Amino acid sequence: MASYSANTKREKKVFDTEDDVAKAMAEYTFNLSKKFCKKRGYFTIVLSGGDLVLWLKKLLVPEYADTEWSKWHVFWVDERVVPLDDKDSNYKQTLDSFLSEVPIPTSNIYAIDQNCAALGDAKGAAILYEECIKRLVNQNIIRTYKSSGFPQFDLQLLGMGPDGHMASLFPGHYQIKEKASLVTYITNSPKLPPKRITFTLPVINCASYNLMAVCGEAQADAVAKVFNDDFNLPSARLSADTQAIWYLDKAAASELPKCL
Ligand SMILES: O=C1O[C@H](COP(=O)(O)O)[C@@H](O)[C@H](O)[C@H]1O
Repeated sequence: MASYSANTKREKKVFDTEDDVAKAMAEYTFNLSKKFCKKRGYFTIVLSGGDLVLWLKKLLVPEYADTEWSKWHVFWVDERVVPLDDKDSNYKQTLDSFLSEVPIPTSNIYAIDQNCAALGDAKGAAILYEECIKRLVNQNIIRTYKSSGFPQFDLQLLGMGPDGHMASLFPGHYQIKEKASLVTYITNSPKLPPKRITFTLPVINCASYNLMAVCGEAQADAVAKVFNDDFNLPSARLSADTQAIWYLDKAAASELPKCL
């Protein structure tokens, strides 16, 4: 595959509370769902694990009742390689809190391969997830970024850990440098569980819209480093084709210099 060059300016909005961030994230998602469903008949949305799983519940309010759920195709930017019914599975957590409440066809929800998950086979899970993405590109469900051949998702909802990791791209680990594959894996993640698969940085940055939602004081130092362009933090490398926007609550933004 050819290389990529998606690059937009990092934007941010600061909200008073975590609840406000979650509501704004839901509104952003709803508006993009409307736009892409109208334009292409599909909405390809990539989710993360972590706190975001609960914030998705804000999409379940009557205001968003006309969301065209049947047109959604749901992916994960990263996944823990544990059985799909394990409490640590991003898929299970999202299913329990949000996906089970909305009429998205089961066949449009792309969990990792269940055998690899059960066996803890991170490499196999990454290979099969990449094959799944390529198949959907061939079916024109996932678009491609310009002529690069890289998949281009409509929207990715991302989170950042206090160490500055996003997806399962951790500071000081080689996966952040992977440029050829779409999906890679890690077996010694500093955050448990240790086995995970993750989209690579080129795939993450080819998305049309990337929304990074971060709340809480624990992330304030990493947020300040990101906005100071400390590229040792994987999250500082986030961009997008159209918009890469950070939604922060006041606590997460508390160490940002006033001028930023
Ligand atoms: O382990 C993970 O952590 C990150 C960040 O989670 P958060 O709870 O600090 O928001 C998450 O984005 C990723 O998908 C998940 O696997």
